[in-house]
Amino acid sequence: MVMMGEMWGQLGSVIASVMFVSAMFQNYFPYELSRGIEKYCHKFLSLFYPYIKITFDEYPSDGYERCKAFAAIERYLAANSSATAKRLKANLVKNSKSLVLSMDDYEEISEKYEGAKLWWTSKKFHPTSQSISFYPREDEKRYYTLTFHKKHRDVITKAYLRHVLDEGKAIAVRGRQRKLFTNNNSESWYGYRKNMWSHVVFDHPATFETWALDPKKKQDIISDLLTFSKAKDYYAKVGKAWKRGYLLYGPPGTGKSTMVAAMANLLEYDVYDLELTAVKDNAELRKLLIGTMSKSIIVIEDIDCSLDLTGQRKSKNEKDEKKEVNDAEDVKKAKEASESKTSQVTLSGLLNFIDGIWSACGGERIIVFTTNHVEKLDPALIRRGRMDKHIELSYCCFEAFKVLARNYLDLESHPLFATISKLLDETNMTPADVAENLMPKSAEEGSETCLENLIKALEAAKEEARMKAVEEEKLLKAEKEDKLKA
Ligand SMILES: Nc1ncnc2c1ncn2[C@@H]1O[C@H](COP(=O)(O)OP(=O)(O)OP(=O)(O)O)[C@@H](O)[C@H]1O
Ligand SMILES: [Mg+2]
Repeated sequence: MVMMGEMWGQLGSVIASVMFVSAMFQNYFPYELSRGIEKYCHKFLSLFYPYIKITFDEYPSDGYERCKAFAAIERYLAANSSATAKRLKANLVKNSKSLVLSMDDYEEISEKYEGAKLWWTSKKFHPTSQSISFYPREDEKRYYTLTFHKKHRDVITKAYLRHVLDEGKAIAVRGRQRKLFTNNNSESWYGYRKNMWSHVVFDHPATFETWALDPKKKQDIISDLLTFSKAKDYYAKVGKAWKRGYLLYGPPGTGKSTMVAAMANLLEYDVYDLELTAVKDNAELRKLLIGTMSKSIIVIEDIDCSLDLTGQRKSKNEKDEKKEVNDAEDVKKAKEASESKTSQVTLSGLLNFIDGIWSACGGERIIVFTTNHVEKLDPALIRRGRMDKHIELSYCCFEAFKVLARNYLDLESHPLFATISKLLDETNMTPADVAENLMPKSAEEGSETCLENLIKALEAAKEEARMKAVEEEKLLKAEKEDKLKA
């Protein structure tokens, strides 16, 4: 029995070698001849040969998209072949920091899985078409073949292939470069859907460790995010699309955008920064949503300034109030919004985007709105279920300051901390301003000077607030006197 097995094994490898050589020589012999040899070998083999062969093409005959199974096998073999294959290809990936070795073309490796021996071979062929292409490798078709004894059919086709595909997918997730996308104007949406979004490598250094916030609040946010990312089965059980909405609100410079970056880094998600004013209408908005991938955060910044989403629901007085934007930051944002193209995205379009029937496509997605004025948003837009978690980011507290002091000055404690704690209780300063004051302005500035700078800035802010309050009181008093006189 063993002898028979060996004989078949030897015959198998002889014939496999003939096929391998024919594949090698197809670059030199006419294509018809080499394919002919292979065809007759196959016929001959099928009479006696107890081995099964499965082919995985890089591109399926009926599609343009690269086959996902091929890509997963490629990654699996790259990770598992470098110890056994004799000829390897080297590739630089991930910002050219790491070298990845993978099986070279026409190389063969063998592997054992639950007692079953199997062989992987990587091959390629060039179709005879003489067409001229601008893409140098476009006509090259690569494929992998998997060979194993027919007695292992079940274990290979059921368990082993599942294992290879899962492992290939996991390697992709571990090694992928995350991306930051922004939506293109619809005039450039020609051809394939890839033109809807442009991307750069997402490389933001913000993390929850460096993000300054009250530790209890921070821990609550982290566990909410981690619970969400592991809750696929739970969402399926309760019949909800696997997505979660976050509303981040608070004054400018309190860390809303920084928090989005920290969220993406924690969950290893991509970020889609959706510029609503560049979206023409609701249909475009839906297409953009379908064009996003899972494991991503879709963020709409300054939602109150993006569009007049509240128009139909608000009374005229409220609209007039809305126009009275006296905060310098608001004036800038409102101006930017009005300068951009007029968009016909409506509130109902946006509501559908968040939790309409299409929102379930893809799964594992977080939608984040940021705003400086939560009170201006339509309640329908931010009700629970749409924006599940409302997080207020406010002025810097002492706990948040300690995180910043650790980040910027490597300080855990200092005698000046007590003064700073008192001043932070008495006045409002954003984490952005605190961080700016803590940054050394020259190489000579030590941590004590930076803390003193912060104290000066806090005292100045306190004095400014006091003066403002006095002014307001004066105005009120004058108004009252005017009324009395009238
Ligand atoms: N909580 C924080 N922890 C650490 N750094 C912060 C924090 N808040 C702000 N910063 C720093 O201040 C800068 C501005 O913060 P960020 O852009 O996140 O504010 P924002 O709330 O999004 O402001 P806006 O409302 O104007 O968009 C960032 O570069 C960041 O380094
Ligand atoms: Mg921001």
